[in-house]
Amino acid sequence: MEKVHKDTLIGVIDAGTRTVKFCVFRPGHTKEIAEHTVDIVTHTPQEGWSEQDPKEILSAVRKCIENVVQQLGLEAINIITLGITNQRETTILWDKTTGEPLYNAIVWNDIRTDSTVDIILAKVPDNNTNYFKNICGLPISPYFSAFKIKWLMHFAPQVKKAIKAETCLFGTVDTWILWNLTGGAKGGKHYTDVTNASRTFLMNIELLTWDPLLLHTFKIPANILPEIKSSSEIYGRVARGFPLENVRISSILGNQQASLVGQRCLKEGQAKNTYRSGCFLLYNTGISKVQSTHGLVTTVAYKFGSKPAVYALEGSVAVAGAAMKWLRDNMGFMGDIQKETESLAQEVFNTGDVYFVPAFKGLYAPYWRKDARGIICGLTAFSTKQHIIRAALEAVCFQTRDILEAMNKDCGIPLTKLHVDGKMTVNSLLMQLQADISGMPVVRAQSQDITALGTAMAAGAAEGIKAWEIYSEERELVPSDTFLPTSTESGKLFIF
Ligand SMILES: Nc1ncnc2c1ncn2[C@@H]1O[C@H](COP(=O)(O)OP(=O)(O)O)[C@@H](O)[C@H]1O
Ligand SMILES: O=P(O)(O)OC[C@H](O)CO
Repeated sequence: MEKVHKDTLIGVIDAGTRTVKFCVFRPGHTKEIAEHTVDIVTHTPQEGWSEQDPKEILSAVRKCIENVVQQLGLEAINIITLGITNQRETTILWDKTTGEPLYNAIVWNDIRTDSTVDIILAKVPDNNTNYFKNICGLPISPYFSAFKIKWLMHFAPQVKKAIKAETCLFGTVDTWILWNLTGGAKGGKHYTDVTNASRTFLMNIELLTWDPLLLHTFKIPANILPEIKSSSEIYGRVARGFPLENVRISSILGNQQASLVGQRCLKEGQAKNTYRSGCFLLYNTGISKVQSTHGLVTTVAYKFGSKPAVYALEGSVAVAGAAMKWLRDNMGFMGDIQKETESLAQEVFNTGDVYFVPAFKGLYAPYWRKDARGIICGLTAFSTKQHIIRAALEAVCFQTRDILEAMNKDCGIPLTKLHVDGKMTVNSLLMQLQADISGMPVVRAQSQDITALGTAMAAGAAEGIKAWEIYSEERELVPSDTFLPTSTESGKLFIF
């Protein structure tokens, strides 16, 4: 029996790479009833660097909540619980006595830690990128938080000082928000959840605890690390001074895991792909961990309270929608990505054999080449910006296909359809190209906010709200439309 009132509402803080958003769901419904979004500035002080101001993230959270509370008026009182979902791996260090960040947040796709990666690689036999994979599920790559912490410990004197004084705390964006929302320097909860912890390179993927060997390898002191909790439990309450004071916080999920939950891919063998700045394909492997031998990452998909952790294989692509942004901002090929990308790409029948590899910051899965860089090839005197835009869309699909092939090899049971979500999926041409290039039906979620929905479901579960049947293995219907593979003019139909 549900122990909650029928008017109960659940709020979700979605702190993504580009935006922070707060939205509110009615249990059992897939569409949010109110939302507000604020853009976050990303600074690039040097080529390849990518930083954000942790305080700007916090003030965006505050602004978004205030705005939504205002929109809801008296109804806001029905928000009984909050969930947090976030860009993963992004690293923040702060001083626990002052609450001040010790450096800007180093964003997940920052590649300044190249040399840190080389230092770690030099310590392992044969410079084996996969040396620690059995422990943490991840290959050695600048992507993951431990390399960013190590860089900060080496290059930021204020970090060194705070570590020596034992006042330094580390957190991914979820932890930074939770600590501040629950009181900050005055008793804030220093927790993270298993999904975020599984992206740091410091968590033992089997035991779900910080791993002593990894901590030793990076020389990271354990006292800066948050306590690892499940993804769905009551962590604390919003402290005085924040809107929604006293409301409980009951779920934390990395944003890619949150969309797996929101898509109801809760059964072994189900997978989803989220297309945003990057592109992240997660395949639910149930309570067993599959160690990829084909370049994928083993990650925690979710852990609801005391139930066993569920694992996923993940294929991460660093640049998907970000390539459109590059074509707009650096090439001037369009003014408005949402309005123009699809129509410009539709103006040509194919790419005219132009290929675009947008490896601006190296390549993630399945190649893990930090030294790779972007290339556009096949240009002729007839090539136009339309061909290049179309090639950029195809590049997203080819990268996804590489990951699907790796997943099929690792799991042995080929996927028969791909559930997709994320802002880029409004582009129907992209969806059709994906179906053609991967040779399987692409099922597009109609809700814009699957990530927030998954987080609301996990928060609801912690509160005993069963409206979404999160524990059911049956995949309830997420409203969707389907793109079937067709033989395209350029003959690009691939079947595994
Ligand atoms: N219609 C479209 N066609 C292709 N790409 C799009 C379209 N609309 C948005 N995008 C791309 O999708 C991405 C949207 O990212 P967003 O959801 O804001 O998340 P993130 O936090 O990952 O940046 C942007 O990189 C943008 O370039
Ligand atoms: O906010 P997004 O969509 O760019 O998500 C980023 C991922 O969590 C990085 O691993």
